[in-house]
Amino acid sequence: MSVIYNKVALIGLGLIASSMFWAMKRGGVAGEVTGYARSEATRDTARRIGLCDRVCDSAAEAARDADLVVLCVPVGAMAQVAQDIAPVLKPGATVTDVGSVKQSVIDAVAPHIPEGVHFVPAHPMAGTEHSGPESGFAELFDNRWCLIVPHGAEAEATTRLEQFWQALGAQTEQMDVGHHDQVCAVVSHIPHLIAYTMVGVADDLNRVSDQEVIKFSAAGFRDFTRIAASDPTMWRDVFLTNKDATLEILGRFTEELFALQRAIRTGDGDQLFDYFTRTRAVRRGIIDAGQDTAAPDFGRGGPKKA
Ligand SMILES: NC(=O)c1ccc[n+]([C@@H]2O[C@H](COP(=O)([O-])OP(=O)(O)OC[C@H]3O[C@@H](n4cnc5c(N)ncnc54)[C@H](O)[C@@H]3O)[C@@H](O)[C@H]2O)c1
Ligand SMILES: O=C(O)C(=O)C[C@]1(C(=O)O)C=C[C@@H](O)C=C1
Repeated sequence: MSVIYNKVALIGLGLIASSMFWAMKRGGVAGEVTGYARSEATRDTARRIGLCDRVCDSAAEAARDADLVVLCVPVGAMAQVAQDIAPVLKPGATVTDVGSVKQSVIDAVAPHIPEGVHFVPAHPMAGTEHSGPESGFAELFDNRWCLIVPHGAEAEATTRLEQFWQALGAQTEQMDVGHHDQVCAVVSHIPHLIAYTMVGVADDLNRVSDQEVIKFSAAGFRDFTRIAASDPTMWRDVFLTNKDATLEILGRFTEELFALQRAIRTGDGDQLFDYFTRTRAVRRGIIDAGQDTAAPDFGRGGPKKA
């Protein structure tokens, strides 16, 4: 595989940035990779495990001379890091991000991008419940989608970023920003909220802590607990910044829930059966279309790095 960007800077060194680094090394798609994390402890860890060719003590130092700068911080921190790197961005460089919400990132970052620098927002639809510099692995993006939201960026810069993500193992698709935020509310944000809520309810019932629920649960509830272990800062920011879309989908969800609640109360077995038959067909359709590309459960930290 050939080098797509000579110098790549990763700002924020958590799950996504570290997975990108190992995937870049696996594919030989970048020359030098620099990195910056806000906390000294994270920078020390990164140096110890060889995460990035050079770990810098400021975002600006990492971004200086970079051909591609990737903002890998929680959505609520995007504006600050964009402001920090803006003065050193070189003409012709591309700035991108991996944030889970796109409209608010565009609003936060675009005003800081200087003339002559491209800004191409992106969002890899891949992750785990783990976070931090030691949680990444090269295979995270394999056969997963990376959504690209060009938002007026030049076609050449957008195409190059798509090639970059494809070299990391992902499939890419361009999407309009509003559509992105709504789709992600449906397939990612509200499912996380439901998992957080279900685990919270179980905890309220005071059974999780004495292991009863865990002990007797099969895969269903365990999957909820995995998702509900995801990073609180990241998910707080997702809901604060994708407020309209998540509230809209949550409204539809509660309507359906009330309908099912009523069917249970009134003993309407046909309604329950028909509903479950319809949802089963959705899952079977995904499998039949060969679209069940979710990463296998690699366990803590993913598979061993190369
Ligand atoms: N985890 C997922 O499943 C997933 C998937 C796709 C996209 N994303 C998005 O990717 C981004 C990063 O997520 P992650 O899972 O890698 O998170 P993470 O918690 O593993 O890492 C975040 C990094 O950002 C740093 N950081 C936090 N605030 C900062 C600030 N103000 N200035 C500088 N650095 C700061 C943290 O120290 C850490 O190094 C988020 O925007 C998230 O929405 C996450
Ligand atoms: O697989 C997981 O653990 C994830 O939560 C990944 C997941 C998702 O909901 O699919 C989470 C947030 C993202 O922005 C993209 C992907």
